[in-house]
Formats: sequence, structure tokens, C-alpha cells
Amino acid sequence: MRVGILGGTFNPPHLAHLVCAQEAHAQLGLDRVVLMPAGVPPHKQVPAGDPSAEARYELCRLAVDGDERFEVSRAELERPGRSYTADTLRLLRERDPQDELTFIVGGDMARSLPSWREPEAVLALATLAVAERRGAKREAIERELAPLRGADRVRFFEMPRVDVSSSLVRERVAAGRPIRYLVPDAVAEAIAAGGLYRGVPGEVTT
Ligand SMILES: Nc1ncnc2c1ncn2[C@@H]1O[C@H](COP(=O)(O)OP(=O)(O)OP(=O)(O)O)[C@@H](O)[C@H]1O
Ligand SMILES: O=C(O)c1ccc[n+]([C@@H]2O[C@H](COP(=O)([O-])O)[C@@H](O)[C@H]2O)c1
Repeated sequence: MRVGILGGTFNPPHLAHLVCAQEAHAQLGLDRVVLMPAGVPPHKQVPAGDPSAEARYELCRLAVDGDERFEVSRAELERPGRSYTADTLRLLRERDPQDELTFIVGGDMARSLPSWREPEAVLALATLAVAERRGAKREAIERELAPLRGADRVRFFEMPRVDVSSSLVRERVAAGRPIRYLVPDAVAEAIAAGGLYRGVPGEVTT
């Protein structure tokens, strides 16, 4: 199986995540794309009072519900400590040695690869697929990754620019502004029902 993995904090999952997963699936000929919510994101602080890893996992499940191209994995929730990608890919390799793994990232995230834990192991264990259009940014990413062993295996795919981020969604909820059409309806409903991102601890009630 050709398996794509879209790792993220998913605090919360939004439409750009799904467009990114969809384009990777279609352009790279993947059999499925697995959303991999980080238990403890390695480079990102989850603000105090925000949903737990378990709740972010539930939001991911709601986000992909009914779409057979996508799945959600608990692999990084079941491991203590920071969710380093190299460790996750090793685990997936051990579980299903015959799978061909593709780790999917947005363009900005790809640029930070040299500062990840064991970046060359990441490139050895999976194909890195980067959502970035042709042009100066793509070239800059190629230049920055070039010193890493395995950088020649990095692949790019095109994604329409979708200017949505989890921070934008959180800010809008906190400000009482609507988030419909920025996140899947089921995610918007769970955020509303659980009172998430309103500045007080909430719950995903699914
Ligand atoms: N608008 C977007 N376009 C393309 N890729 C994206 C976009 N938003 C997120 N991604 C990619 O999805 C993956 C997971 O992102 P993450 O869960 O951290 O969401 P985020 O929106 O970047 O979060 P935050 O706003 O909290 O920093 C990363 O590889 C990131 O580059
Ligand atoms: O392994 C690392 O050192 C590492 C450093 C930064 C990010 N990552 C992974 O990249 C993915 C996107 O990260 P983020 O911070 O946007 O949620 C997610 O799966 C992270 O675990 C991994």
C-alpha cells in the first residue's frame, strides 16, 4: 500500500489540511492518507486550556468521517514524550514493512526539516512530499534541504493556496466570529458544543 501521512497538531483540523491531504492523495497516487495528530508536538506549544491530544484526535476523526481516502492514527497518542516523526515512521515501518510511506508537509514546515530530530532518517524512512507551487519558494526549499542525505527524494505537489490555519480558527472562535466553511461542519459543531477555544477549558462531546 502507498500510504501518505499528514502529521500535525490539528488544533483544530481545518479545510487546508483536507485539501492538502486530497491533493497529495490524487497527485502522488496514494492508496490512503492518514492524519497523524501529534501527542506532544515536537516544535509547537499547545496553549494551556486547549483541547487534549485525545480531543484533537476526535476532531480529526470528525473531519475525515465518511471519506474513504482518509484515516486517523492513534500512533503518536500511544507514545509518551514528544512525537518525533522519525520515531513514528520507524514504528509504521515495523508494523507494516511492505507499505511505502510518504510524509506530507506544507511548504513552510518543509523548510524547518533540517532542525527536526534525525531529518536524514525521516528522508530514509519515507518520501517527503511538500505542498508547494512551482516558483521561488519551491526553489528555496530545495536549496535548504539539499545538504541533507536523501534530499533528492523530496517530492512536490501542487495545492491551491488556502489561507486557513488552526491559529486563525482559534482566534475567530475566541472573538465570537463564525468558522463555518473554514472547518468541516462536524468540527465546527464539536467546537461549539464543547465550548472549545473560548478561553476556558472545553470538551469534545462526541
Ligand atoms: N493553509 C495551509 N496550506 C498548506 N498546508 C498547511 C496549511 N495549514 C497547515 N498546513 C500543513 O498541515 C500540517 C499540519 O499543520 P498544523 O496542524 O500545525 O496546522 P496549522 O494551521 O499550521 O497550525 P497553527 O496555526 O496552530 O500553527 C503542516 O505540515 C502544515 O504545513
Ligand atoms: O520530528 C521532529 O523533530 C519534528 C519537528 C517539527 C515538526 N514535526 C512534525 O511535522 C508535522 C507538522 O508539525 P506541526 O508543528 O505543524 O504540527 C507533525 O507531524 C510534527 O510532528 C516533526
